[in-house]
Amino acid sequence: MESLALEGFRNLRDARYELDPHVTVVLGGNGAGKTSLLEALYFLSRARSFRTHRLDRMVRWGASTARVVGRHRGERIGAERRAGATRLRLNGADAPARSAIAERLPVQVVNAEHQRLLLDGPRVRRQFLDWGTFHVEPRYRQAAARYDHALRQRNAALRTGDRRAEAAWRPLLAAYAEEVDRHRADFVARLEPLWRELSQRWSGVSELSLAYHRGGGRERPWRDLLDEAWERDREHGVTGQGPHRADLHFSVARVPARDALSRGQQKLVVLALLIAEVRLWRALGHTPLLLIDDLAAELDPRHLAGVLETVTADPVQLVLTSISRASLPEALAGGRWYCAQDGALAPMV
Ligand SMILES: Nc1ncnc2c1ncn2[C@@H]1O[C@H](COP(=O)(O)OP(=O)(O)OP(=O)(O)O)[C@@H](O)[C@H]1O
Repeated sequence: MESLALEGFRNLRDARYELDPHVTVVLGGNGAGKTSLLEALYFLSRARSFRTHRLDRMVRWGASTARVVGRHRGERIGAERRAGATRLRLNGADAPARSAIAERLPVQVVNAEHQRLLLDGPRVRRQFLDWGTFHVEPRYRQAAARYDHALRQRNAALRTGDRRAEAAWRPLLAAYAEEVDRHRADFVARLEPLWRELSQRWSGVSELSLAYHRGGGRERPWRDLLDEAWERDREHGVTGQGPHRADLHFSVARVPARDALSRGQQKLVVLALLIAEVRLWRALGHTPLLLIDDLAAELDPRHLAGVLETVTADPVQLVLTSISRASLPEALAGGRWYCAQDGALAPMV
């Protein structure tokens, strides 16, 4: 992404900033607006925030609209939040779909929250699977939407005891489950070696493994599993197995990673997953944007240097924030630097 124009976004001044094609560093004290800048870039790509579900919070207090416009590979991408609604723009017109922007500008954010991927329940890992798989296989989005629809319909039929409707939806649900499962398994199979290499290098732990659990009995057709579980599903009034119960399991010599690793190692293992995903997108021809928020607060200097050396050696566009220059390694000496203060970014020389 070449440049970013902001208007009414949190405490950030209305201004336009150039981004370095490789590394942009934003330094600033607490409350300067560093995270808000990364949030603006994320909002542009995903039409969401990584901080809040209440997107109106992004609108500057007292203003009516928050707007972010980016120039990316010769295109103009815009995202706007106003009166409870989000509007996405592409080259001067409304964007045909959210996915049209997300596809053009895959974004990855690394912040203090990223460990949740390991520690929280499976929902966050399924979200990770969904985004990752979508960027690897665009047809996945439609497959996942069809599956969700069929699941809702079948669950409604199970709840109301409508046997005919259930019998009609069951084979469809099974067919869509196969499709969703295949795309996700393919994504994880591509991601796993990239992740393993990085996580071993950074954490120093061997015997790490990452496994995709598909949400039901192994290697069996979904049709058979659904047929077998039918009585139980009828009793519970809900579909008990399927890709909606899928998960990713991290382990070290068969022990769950959350029990086997230190907190810092857990961070490195999850970080490796996020960076591996960026590498995979890149290998598939995307131009991802990597946002790293104050990683110096998360890792010790040696590990921070190791991670940033690897990340900056990749041909990926990075925007990184930090409270102080001293905590950043030499690997970042090049690139474009800004100093953030009271929501304004001043170029540093
Ligand atoms: N909608 C808003 N309008 C105006 N200011 C806001 C809005 N939302 C948050 N702020 C303020 O913006 C400031 C910048 O917050 P931000 O989280 O970007 O800072 P930061 O530089 O990342 O700080 P830290 O290093 O402490 O994480 C904060 O003082 C916050 O109170």
